[in-house]
Amino acid sequence: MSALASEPRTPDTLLLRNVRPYGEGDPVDVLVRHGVIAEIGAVTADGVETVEGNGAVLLPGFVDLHTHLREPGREDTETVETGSRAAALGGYTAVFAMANTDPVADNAVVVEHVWRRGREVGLVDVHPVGAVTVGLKGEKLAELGTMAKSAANVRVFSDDGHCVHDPLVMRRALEYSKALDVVVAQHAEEPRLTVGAQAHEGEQAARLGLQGWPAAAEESIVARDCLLALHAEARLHVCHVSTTGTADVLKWAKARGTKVSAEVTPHHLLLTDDRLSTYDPVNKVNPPLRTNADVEALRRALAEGVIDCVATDHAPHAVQDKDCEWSAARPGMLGLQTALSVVVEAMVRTGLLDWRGVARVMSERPAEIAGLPDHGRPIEVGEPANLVLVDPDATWTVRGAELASVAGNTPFEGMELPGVVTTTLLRGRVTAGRIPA
Ligand SMILES: NC(=O)N[C@@H](CC(=O)O)C(=O)O
Ligand SMILES: [Zn+2]
Ligand SMILES: [Zn+2]
Repeated sequence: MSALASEPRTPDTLLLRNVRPYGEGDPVDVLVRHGVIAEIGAVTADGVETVEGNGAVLLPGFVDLHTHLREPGREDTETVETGSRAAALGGYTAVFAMANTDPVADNAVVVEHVWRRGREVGLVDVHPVGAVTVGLKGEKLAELGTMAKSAANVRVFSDDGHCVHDPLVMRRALEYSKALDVVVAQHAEEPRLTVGAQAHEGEQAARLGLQGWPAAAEESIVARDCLLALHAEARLHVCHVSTTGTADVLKWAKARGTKVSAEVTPHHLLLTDDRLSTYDPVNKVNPPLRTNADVEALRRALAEGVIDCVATDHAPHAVQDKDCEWSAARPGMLGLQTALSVVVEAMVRTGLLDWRGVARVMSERPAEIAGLPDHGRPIEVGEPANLVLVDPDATWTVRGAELASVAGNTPFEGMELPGVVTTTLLRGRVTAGRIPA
């Protein structure tokens, strides 16, 4: 695939020296020419711009199926530009920008704007997600076909932030999505069960006097949607899975042949509702942080492939929307720059995933689910150079103020996490890390 006209000039040739594809075997050199992997092995190339890998792990660039970039409408919290920078620094080469902007991305004009801004910035491929229903109201289907056929080539539709709760509307959306060969990503939350909900329904919420968000509000919608998708022979993607019961439903649905895929967020793999005792709204998120048993079940489900991939649900919020009383605060947390490190902490250090597994859940599966032909590809000669280098032994301390996002609402503030993204390449061009001399 050729470089876009708006991208800065890419050096024709770049050498990654001493890198370990998938963290396996002895270090090799990888020569990238015209945005494509040209050679792998002991490469002798003089006078070529070189990135010294020092034995770092080389993976396919990450793909995030669930990012909130807040443009248009809340540029005070994130823009396509700042979010793209955060994504590149996090090792991402493609992100899917959710539709709950202002105006909502429920038409060709808005999705084309987001897509064009992404191209202009050029740090990561920004794919707009189209809304399923007009204004995210859950009543009338948006013009899915027009968005799919627009210049933005929308392939994922979601009312994320809201659940498409009317079963008739969801059924129609699945039927249309099948005809268009796109995927509907559902924010699974039965609204009648979460009126006023503030925290996972359980002991902790009871102790803190916060109204509960029951696991069944998620699980009942996932079960219903799996059946709707099965009968419609359509594809369904489940956003931010957060409970043991949802993992069980997915396992059952997949065994029956349902074309369902699912994502889990880094925060649901690492954090529990224990953190709520301080009443710090940085921990407020939808779906809520659950219990330790849920965290363990989610990790297992991801390792086994019952949950297909990790998606950040990167949700920037302004200080005034977070530094307030718990019930008034908006749900959501930053994720793009911390995702890899949290996955290393929760999945690699625990022995649940090796680096091949990380490539699968952060790059290959999300690219397949969204139908991206140039991302999540094998590290082989002739493949596009969408790549990330990770120093597996280094650690870093998270500081919200130092992240590239406009907002700083990270729940990992002050935590020392393993795994540092040192270089990201988009079609052979360095989008994060030191530009080689
Ligand atoms: N996850 C969140 O808590 N918030 C998201 C919406 C969403 O993903 O449901 C947001 O847009 O802020
Ligand atoms: Zn959501
Ligand atoms: Zn979201």
